[in-house]
Amino acid sequence: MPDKDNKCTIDVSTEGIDETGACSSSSQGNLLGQQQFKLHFSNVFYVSKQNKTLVTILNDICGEFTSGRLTAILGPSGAGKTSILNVLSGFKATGVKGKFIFNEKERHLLAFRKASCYIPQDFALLDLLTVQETMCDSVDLKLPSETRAEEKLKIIDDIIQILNMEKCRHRLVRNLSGGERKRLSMAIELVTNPPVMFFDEPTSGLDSVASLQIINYLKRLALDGRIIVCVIHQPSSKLMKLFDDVLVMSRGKVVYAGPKADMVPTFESAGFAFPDFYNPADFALEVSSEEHNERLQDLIEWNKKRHCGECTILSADMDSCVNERTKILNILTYEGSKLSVVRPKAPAGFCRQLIILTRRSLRTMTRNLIAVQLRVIIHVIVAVLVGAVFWDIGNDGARTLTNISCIFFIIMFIFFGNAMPSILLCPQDTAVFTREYLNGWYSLSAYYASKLTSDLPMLLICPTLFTTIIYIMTSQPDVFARFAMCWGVSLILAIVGHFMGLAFGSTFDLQTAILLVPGLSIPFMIFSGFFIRIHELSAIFRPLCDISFYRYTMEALMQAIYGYDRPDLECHVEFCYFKSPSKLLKELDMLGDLYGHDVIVLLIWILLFKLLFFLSLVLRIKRAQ
Ligand SMILES: Nc1ncnc2c1ncn2[C@@H]1O[C@H](COP(=O)(O)OP(=O)(O)OP(=O)(O)O)[C@@H](O)[C@H]1O
Repeated sequence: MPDKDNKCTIDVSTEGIDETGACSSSSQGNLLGQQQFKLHFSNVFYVSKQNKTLVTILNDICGEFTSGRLTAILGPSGAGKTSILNVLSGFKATGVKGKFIFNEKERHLLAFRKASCYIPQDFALLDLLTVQETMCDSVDLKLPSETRAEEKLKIIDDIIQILNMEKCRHRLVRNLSGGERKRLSMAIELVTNPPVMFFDEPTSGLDSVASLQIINYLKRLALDGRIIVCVIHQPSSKLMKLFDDVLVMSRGKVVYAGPKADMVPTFESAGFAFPDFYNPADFALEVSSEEHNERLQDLIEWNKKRHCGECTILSADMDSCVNERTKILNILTYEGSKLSVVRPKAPAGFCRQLIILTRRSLRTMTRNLIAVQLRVIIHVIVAVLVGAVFWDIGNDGARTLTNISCIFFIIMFIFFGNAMPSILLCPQDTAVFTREYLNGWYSLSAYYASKLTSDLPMLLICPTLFTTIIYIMTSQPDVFARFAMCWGVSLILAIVGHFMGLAFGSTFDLQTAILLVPGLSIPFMIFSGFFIRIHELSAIFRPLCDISFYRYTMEALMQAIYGYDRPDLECHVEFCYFKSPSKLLKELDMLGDLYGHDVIVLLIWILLFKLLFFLSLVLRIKRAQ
């Protein structure tokens, strides 16, 4: 055990400066050239608010990662492994305090995010793209726009070859095995060849052979000169052999951070007995699971002195080595280096991002049964059914009220037919957005604009088919202007439904959103003017009537069909009470040329839901950070 009172008396000879790679001239480096990287962190705290109380998740942690080495983060469940990865990678910045030094300079959060990548356990991917398409989009979004097509293809080929994914190159992501998905997530991030990579449990859910394969890939990435840090749960002895360094966590504190070879001797020197033929990872887990153990506390304190002290692991007699290393690192800092073949992320401009994202959305949409085929088919089938049920009633003065029921049904169907699919498609979409946005692939405005443009075709096709079929089959007025007015309103209503679905779907989880959208919108149907006339409502409910978008849609459709001096309807029975359209409108409190006003109110609703959708994306990013 080192001397507790002296920050700088750690015996580095046992660690070996060569073994850590700190002073060696990067014999392992090739992909990243001769460049050396080091991430040092000290006195890092991470607190989060839970039920109005602050919870300390990471408590004064210190450590260091160097390039060319594969580091495992070990510890019992809830020790803070994922949290440390989130904090070190810069994905969590709120509630974080501490010192982060990257290549001897204060870590600049945005620059560091560009130079690094974080691959979470549940790496969100778009299921309906192939491996090749996913890679192409990643290359298009992440590399500078002037990169030539052949160059991009070469990068993709190289990565696919390195990760042994040739045989599944043209397979849809949803058909990939767990191991292939993990490799694809690595492949996507390797596009920019980042010098620092963080992985959260890359082997979870994989069998021992696939796990070994993945860790072998990580080892290869480390040997290319990268810092590779990965959280791993109970690695086998065989897996453990591949790691160079370990960081052991216990209840938000670091018990040990350093070369793997020194972990067991360090624990032994603190008084923990290492059983014969035991897996060092299991030993680390047992040591870090100890509760209120003084020896464990000693280890934590020792690690702090080792890494949080000014001279960290380097002793005074290594001064010349330190100076030499500092010189090298100062010359080769990530941002300034021209020597490195690291391909820094250079997101495309707004227009290019918009084109790539729209193309990707349209591609996934056309392959999505719910989004396209089923939605169109259902709209057509229901339209034909409604047309058959309400056949030829449009000009029948004796069946005016039945025609109004038909109009109300159209409103309900168009609204829910567009709101519900938008909610259902939200979870995967927004998970991918959050990951890609936080990795700096594109701007929020580009994603937002792409959502507006890529969904337009469906918002155009479905209401158009639905309205046209019903309009013709039910013999509504044979006047093009009236048809155009009905079509316009149904289009606007579809967009209202779509944005309400997106706003709620991206703010809440799927179940809550599915309950909230009908739960909040159905009550407003009462105020549409269909069930109860507006003048019959008590004054308390009038404001609700004023904000009900169903009311404005109903009113606009009634105006389109019965307003604007439509002549009397045909009457084939003795007496038709609502033979006169103006009498009908008067009865329903919908008299006057209200169409333009109704459309304006509906457009305001669209703007409101669009704004809510935008805010929900901002909120999502804030929450993720
Ligand atoms: N945002 C948060 N608010 C409150 N507590 C949190 C938050 N995030 C994590 N924690 C708590 O901090 C502790 C560490 O969580 P973390 O997910 O980092 O653990 P872990 O070591 O990765 O666990 P596992 O191995 O089970 O995934 C846990 O007790 C967790 O409940």
